Amino acid sequence: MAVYTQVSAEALGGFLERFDVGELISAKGIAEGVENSNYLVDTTKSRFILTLYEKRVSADDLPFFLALLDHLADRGLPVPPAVPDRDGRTIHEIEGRPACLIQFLSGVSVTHPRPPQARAAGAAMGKMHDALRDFTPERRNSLGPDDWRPLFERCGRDMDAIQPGLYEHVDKALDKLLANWPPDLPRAAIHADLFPDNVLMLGDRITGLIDFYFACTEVRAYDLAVMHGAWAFDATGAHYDAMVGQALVEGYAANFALLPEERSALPILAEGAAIRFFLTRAWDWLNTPADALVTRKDPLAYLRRLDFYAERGDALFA
Ligand SMILES: Nc1ncnc2c1ncn2[C@@H]1O[C@H](COP(=O)(O)OP(=O)(O)O)[C@@H](O)[C@H]1O
Ligand SMILES: N[C@@H](CCOP(=O)(O)O)C(=O)O
Repeated sequence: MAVYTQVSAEALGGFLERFDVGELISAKGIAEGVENSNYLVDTTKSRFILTLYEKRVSADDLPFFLALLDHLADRGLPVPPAVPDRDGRTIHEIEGRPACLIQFLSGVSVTHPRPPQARAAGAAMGKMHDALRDFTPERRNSLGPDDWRPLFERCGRDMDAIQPGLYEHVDKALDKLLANWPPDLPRAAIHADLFPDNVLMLGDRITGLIDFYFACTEVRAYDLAVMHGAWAFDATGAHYDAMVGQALVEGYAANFALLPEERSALPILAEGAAIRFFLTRAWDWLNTPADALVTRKDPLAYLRRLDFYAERGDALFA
């Protein structure tokens, strides 16, 4: 469960008075997610998500994320913009944390995506990339290739407590990856974390793309590589579903031109995406307090993806 900060009824009531959203009916902490505190808030007028920004989200980056959401919403993408208060302000503070009131979107996230759902999700990313062609604000990827080795070193030899020999294994993989990282693919604003839990669906239809709080300016095809790793494997990372992987890339390419050089770089980009999520999960595994109300995610599930892409990546995206 991810509720890092408890919001009192008094603080929430006072907060909502700034908005024209009706009277508070109820507020419940949301179990899903690991980065921020989220509450489902019902008022006499509507339903909202209250997000308090916690671990890796800097308040300084919120204007970028909210501008991105507005840009996509203006172009008809199913994303949830922040709700402005009576003075037009969207960024607030509650219980000492930066916070936004976000539009609620219907739908559920799938746990075991089927190929038609993966196709729809890939298509949604293609449409999103198309809509972001003229989005000009920039944000450095704080979890990009330049940050992987420093984060790895911060985890240090403690990594071997997760699995013996892990430090050496990842050290070698990082060396290989950074030496082969493609230098000059097209860059753009990307989501950077479009996992199944960040896509809301009803049946095979996409109803929401959420959680843009890792969005950044990065190699555009890296976004598709992140998505491939997140969608086309089971939760353990041990089983790859080729039909899902293929449907995802086809859905994307049907909506946004995937350049030949981007397609041929997908194996190494997918290795990079696997190491990025391995590293944040490993860090969280080693540093989450025992009493935190959050379910830690297994880093080894991303080590298995990393090894899979290193062995078989070249055959996957042809
Ligand atoms: N705009 C929204 N509409 C509906 N549900 C949402 C919305 N934003 C978040 N949620 C729900 O809250 C959960 C956690 O949100 P998320 O942004 O993924 O949190 P975190 O940033 O902590 O990972 C999601 O899995 C979803 O169930
Ligand atoms: N998707 C990441 C963790 C980030 O959590 P999210 O709930 O914000 O997507 C992972 O699985 O490691």
